[in-house]
Amino acid sequence: MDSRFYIIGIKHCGKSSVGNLLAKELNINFYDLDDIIENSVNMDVRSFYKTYGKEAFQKAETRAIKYLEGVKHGFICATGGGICDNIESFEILKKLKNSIYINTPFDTVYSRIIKNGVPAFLKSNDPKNEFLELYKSRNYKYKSMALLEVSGDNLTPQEITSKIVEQLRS
Ligand SMILES: Nc1ncnc2c1ncn2[C@@H]1O[C@H](COP(=O)(O)OP(=O)(O)OP(=O)(O)O)[C@@H](O)[C@H]1O
Ligand SMILES: O=C(O)C1=C[C@@H](O)[C@@H](O)[C@H](O)C1
Ligand SMILES: [Mg+2]
Repeated sequence: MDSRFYIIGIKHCGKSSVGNLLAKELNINFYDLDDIIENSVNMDVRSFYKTYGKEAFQKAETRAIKYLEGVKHGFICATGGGICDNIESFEILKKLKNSIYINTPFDTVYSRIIKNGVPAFLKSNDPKNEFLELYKSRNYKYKSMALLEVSGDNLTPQEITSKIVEQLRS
């Protein structure tokens, strides 16, 4: 089994929670793409996105993906929710065919997100509808780049992790 997997899915679907558990289960390293970006730009991603905009953020994101291509050992990497809208990163991950999509219902993720305030990438005065449009358009992009898809509906991170391991081993 090639143990280099990217966890994809909309913001707060559970990528980091599941990614950490999956890495432990497979005994490999865990990376968070947003953390790699933060280290490279010396700023938290939210502030970087707000200050420099989408294009600069996506360039930094692709640099982080390319950095991981050079890593020789196995790993699990939780990506940012916007990776599917970054054409260059999307093409790289699509070719690698090792992305795992956590598909969590809209209402569940929206209520998790809004607890911490409106994220930087939602700009309108109707963030719920703006996020719904984003959710719908991203859903099919994640599906098109995924090696496998698991539902995150009403399951704990450990249950989702077990389902992924089961599918990877089948
Ligand atoms: N399966 C789950 N059941 C209940 N709560 C969850 C589940 N997965 C994640 N959460 C909660 O949702 C929030 C976001 O989780 P997490 O950071 O794992 O998501 P993420 O997809 O990595 O988010 P981001 O896109 O912002 O990096 C956290 O508060 C976490 O505890
Ligand atoms: O969903 C998104 O567009 C994003 C999610 C975050 O994790 C960051 O990667 C960034 O703020 C973009
Ligand atoms: Mg995360």
